[in-house]
Amino acid sequence: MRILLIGYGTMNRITARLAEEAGYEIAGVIAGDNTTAPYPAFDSIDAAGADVAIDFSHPDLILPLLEGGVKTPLVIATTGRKEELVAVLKEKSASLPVFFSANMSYGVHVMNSLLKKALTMLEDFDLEMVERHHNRKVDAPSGTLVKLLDTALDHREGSYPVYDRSSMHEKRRKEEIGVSAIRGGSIVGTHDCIFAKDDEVIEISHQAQSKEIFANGALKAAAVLVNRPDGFYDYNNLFEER
Ligand SMILES: NC(=O)C1=CN([C@@H]2O[C@H](COP(=O)(O)OP(=O)(O)OC[C@H]3O[C@@H](n4cnc5c(N)ncnc54)[C@H](OP(=O)(O)O)[C@@H]3O)[C@@H](O)[C@H]2O)C=CC1
Ligand SMILES: O=C(O)C1=N[C@H](C(=O)O)C[C@H](O)C1
Repeated sequence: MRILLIGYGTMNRITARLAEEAGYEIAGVIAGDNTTAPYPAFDSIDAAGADVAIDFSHPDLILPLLEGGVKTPLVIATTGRKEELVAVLKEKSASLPVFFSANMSYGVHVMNSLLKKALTMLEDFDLEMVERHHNRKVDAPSGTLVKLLDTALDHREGSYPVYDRSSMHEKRRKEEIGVSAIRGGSIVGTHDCIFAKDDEVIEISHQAQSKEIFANGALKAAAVLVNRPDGFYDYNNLFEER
């Protein structure tokens, strides 16, 4: 499998290393002008002639690249501006296979399934969501938390997110879903869904303990995606036979 890397920051450096260890070839990169990537540089996705492109970058890099026609299958991991990005990806998926996940760890997909179940069983519990990441992360809340929040909002009619209580002078309302983002040091990524009512608390938590899980998840998704028909994929349907 020949892979084009979109973005060559922390994540795609790890993807490149793991890809080469697995016997894949890096066809090239699309990154900033000053990139030090030891691979050929391209400025359009199809120019690399790769079997698949893996994107860990920034909306300002990936969105313009998607403006033209694209034929190369895409694995997209970039977070931030989710609605805009997913709308473009869905449009592109009419003529190529596209996999998008705000968290490439399969464990987070399982967490989201557990959250759906908990939401049906814990209707009278208050729900708060907390994510923690390293101090180099540019988007907040994380793409994963946005995904978990969307799940909760779908299940709790009339609920709404509260991102900042600093100007509030009243007690918490039942419909609130509190969202908190913590940034510090080298925390890889932790997501907690906290269900609380009088005298008891249930938490669903996921802790990423290395960045390799995301890169490996993207590589596994890419290896499956290249044999899939055109369409929009996530962890709900990537492994299903059609
Ligand atoms: N779905 C998942 O499982 C995961 C997703 N991510 C997401 O992947 C993305 C990248 O993460 P990470 O590698 O840690 O980030 P880095 O900041 O280390 O790398 C980002 C890359 O995008 C480029 N870039 C950033 N801003 C711009 C811009 N405005 N215009 C053009 N290029 C830009 C950077 O270029 P330069 O270095 O020249 O600035 C770099 O190549 C983030 O959105 C992150 O949230 C991360 C981990 C897991
Ligand atoms: O930027 C990161 O590091 C991560 N970003 C993704 C997100 O925004 O959810 C996934 C993971 O948590 C790491």
